[in-house]
Amino acid sequence: MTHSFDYIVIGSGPGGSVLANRLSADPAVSVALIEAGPSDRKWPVNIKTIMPVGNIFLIPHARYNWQQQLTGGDAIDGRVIGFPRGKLFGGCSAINGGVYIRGQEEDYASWVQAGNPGWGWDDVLPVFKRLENYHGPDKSWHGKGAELDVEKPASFNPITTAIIDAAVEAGHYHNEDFAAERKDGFGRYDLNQRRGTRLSAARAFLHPALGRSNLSVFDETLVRRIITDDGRATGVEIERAGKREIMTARNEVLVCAGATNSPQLLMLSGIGDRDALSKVGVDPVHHLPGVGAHLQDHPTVHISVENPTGESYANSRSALLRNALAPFKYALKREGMFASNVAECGGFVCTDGSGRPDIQLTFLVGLKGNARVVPSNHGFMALIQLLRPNSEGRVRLASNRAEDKPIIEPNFFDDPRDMATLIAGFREARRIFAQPALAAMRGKEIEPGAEHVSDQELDKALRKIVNTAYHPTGTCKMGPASDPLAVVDDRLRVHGIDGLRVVDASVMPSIISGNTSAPTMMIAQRAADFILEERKTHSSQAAEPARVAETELQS
Ligand SMILES: Cc1cc2nc3c(=O)[nH]c(=O)nc-3n(C[C@H](O)[C@H](O)[C@H](O)COP(=O)(O)OP(=O)(O)OC[C@H]3O[C@@H](n4cnc5c(N)ncnc54)[C@H](O)[C@@H]3O)c2cc1C
Repeated sequence: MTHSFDYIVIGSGPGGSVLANRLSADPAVSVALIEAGPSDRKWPVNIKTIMPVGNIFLIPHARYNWQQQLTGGDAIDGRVIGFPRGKLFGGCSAINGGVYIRGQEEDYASWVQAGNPGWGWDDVLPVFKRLENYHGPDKSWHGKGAELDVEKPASFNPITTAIIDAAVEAGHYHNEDFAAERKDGFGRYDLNQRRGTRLSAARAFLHPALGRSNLSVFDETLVRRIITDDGRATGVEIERAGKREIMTARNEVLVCAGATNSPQLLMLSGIGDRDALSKVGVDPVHHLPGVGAHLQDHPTVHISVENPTGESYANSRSALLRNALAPFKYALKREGMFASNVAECGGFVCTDGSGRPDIQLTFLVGLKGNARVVPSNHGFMALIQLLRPNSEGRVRLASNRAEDKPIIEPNFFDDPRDMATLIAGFREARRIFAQPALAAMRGKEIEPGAEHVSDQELDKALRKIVNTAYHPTGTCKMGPASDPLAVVDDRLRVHGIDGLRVVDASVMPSIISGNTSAPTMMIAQRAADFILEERKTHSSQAAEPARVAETELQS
């Protein structure tokens, strides 16, 4: 086995898959991609990752899920919240909802304002398009022909149609394309799918590159730490089948381990807050207090109602025949329950009068409970997601051992403005559910319960059910060296360490107003552009003195 590569990419999620594809497109560049989890091409993972609904069969298993936890403290009644993180080819994109959202222009403007030139909307829009194969009408803001298919599923649950009608009855705009200029309103989500099959980042970007001889992929291989020498990342220590080995990087180590594992890995390697590292027995290599700080997610509460007419997805007696036919419907036509991501529609609302949406409502055509079992009762729900929280959390090391899970404190509701916005969003969801279009399908409110009406009652009730939207970001945030919490610069290079970049959701300077997978792929495409550009500059600079020497010899 070769142990030396030009680039070592850690993690095969949206960040790592795009990066590995783009870097290895040049046959002269050797790339190693290291993934702690298994390949998604092996039975039975290949089947589970094909179906949009397949994540419910993967999330319960520690083999495919890091099974991390959020520990919330008093603000959320001391609860421990399960925090699934994909551990297989595709990372979280192999277990996620597949919803394709890019965020708002203002999100990227705020990245620039935070000291990151080159990340404004006009810079990132062409990059989103370069990754996309949009299955809809030609539009100047969509791309066609690239690897990432973006399409609407072939069929929808009737509740989805009724919810959109109800939102329109409540006065909202019917929006069928959230990538268009108008971001508010409600409609069916575009998904990362290809003719009804789930398109994780691995299926879109990694699989097509697997045959390249300059790309070496190591699955079921844990990176334990990044090795640095005199301020430069030189390689990684890996563990594979119980054996520890060293792999060296001639050019760069690229950390794409996700917003909880990337800071964990940097800290295990001595890069982080000096005092905090010393406390857990890690020798500090480089003091960078922002590592693990500035954690942002979209705190999410919900409203669920009964569905007495039984259209929702459930394992009930009345749905017996429909459920029995579901596998055949999926196999033959890519339709029905197995073709559903359950989160079929949603939208964005503004609660503060500014016109800029600050809440996302995602509707589920089933009751979300334990991921291991399909619910037996009929019902549907709205997830109310706060798009730009003011509270910030943190990822910390529990110990100096790579196998120990990091401590993740989301700090939800640390800032009281967050609860106020969520309550406003919650009331809007309740108002939509009360519209005539849903009258026949809607039963009693299950959670939090119709008796919770006042601000005070809702505040108390929502703390008991607040959850994650699974969108952690910001823990290795991008920013200038003058920002004490910045971890990477605007080309994603770790401040103070050469040959090391972070390329995943953790670099977002502030969380974007929507789902985070597509923006992470955009970030990785940009990182690949930076790396290849710098490579070109370096090789032409290296060639320059040689030419001078040749000229001198001839004369
Ligand atoms: C249940 C769920 C639903 C979601 N729904 C949506 C949605 O509908 N739409 C959307 O846009 N986003 C959604 N997201 C969020 C989205 O999937 C993530 O934002 C995105 O996957 C982040 O990509 P990443 O590359 O930063 O990290 P990840 O996807 O987390 O990938 C990191 C990879 O690195 C590997 N890794 C970590 N540590 C190591 C190590 N030490 N050694 C080797 N390998 C390592 C991991 O196993 C993993 O494969 C969802 C997420 C979850 C969990």
